[in-house]
Amino acid sequence: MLEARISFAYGEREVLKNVELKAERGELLAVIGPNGAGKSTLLKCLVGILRPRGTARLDGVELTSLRPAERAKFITYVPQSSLPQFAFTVEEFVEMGAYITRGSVRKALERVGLWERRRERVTSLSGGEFQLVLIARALAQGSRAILLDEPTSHLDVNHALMVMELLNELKGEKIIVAVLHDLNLALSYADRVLVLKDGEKVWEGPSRKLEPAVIETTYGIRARIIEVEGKRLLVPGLKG
Ligand SMILES: Nc1ncnc2c1ncn2[C@@H]1O[C@H](COP(=O)(O)OP(=O)(O)OP(=O)(O)O)[C@@H](O)[C@H]1O
Repeated sequence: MLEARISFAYGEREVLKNVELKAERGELLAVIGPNGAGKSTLLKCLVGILRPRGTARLDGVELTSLRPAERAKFITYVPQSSLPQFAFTVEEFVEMGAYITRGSVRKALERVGLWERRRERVTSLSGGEFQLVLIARALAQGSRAILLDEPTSHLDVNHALMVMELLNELKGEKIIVAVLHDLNLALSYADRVLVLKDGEKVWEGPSRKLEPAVIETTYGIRARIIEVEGKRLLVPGLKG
């Protein structure tokens, strides 16, 4: 289990205020909230890119006290996808993660369906394919938890669903936390949702219990949730 209660300030500016997070294996936790709510900062604190105040424990081990190399065995971060800068091959790129063995690279690339394309340059991949390579690199590391920052933001609906299905499979083995902007993906795939606004947790619970009122106050919109074929879907509308 990943359990955290953290605060963080950029200089004088407090951007996470005693935010509590719990994520268990077998559950996909989505972190949602408006731009600037602190979602990326929260992931960066958990993974040790930023140094928060408070505690963050994974299976009882205090992450904030581990050195970065040690922490990488526990938790991996998949950043918001930006296009690759250097023309490594797919295989080389995945190998660049920490604690990687050749066997784990192959397994991870097979899992995302890119092993056959391992000799291609990452610079020649589409945004969606590169996102899958980033996920493969995290998988190859073999850590207990993977935190993903907007893993579907550049993807078409087909690739977005592929990534969400992959996360859905992985959640049985690893703790998976994903920042999602697409609220319908969060409603369909997340087991639990953590809603952040202005650096504070405003709601947390099972996604099936997320009410439109929470979305309305968090995002300042009108929201309805309808059910289609057993799935809850958000229908947003502007106020006024
Ligand atoms: N390096 C930085 N220095 C100073 N302030 C920062 C820095 N990075 C982020 N912030 C501020 O911290 C707040 C939270 O930013 P963060 O990126 O965590 O939000 P977010 O919820 O991930 O937003 P988005 O949905 O737009 O990606 C914002 O107000 C942002 O301006």
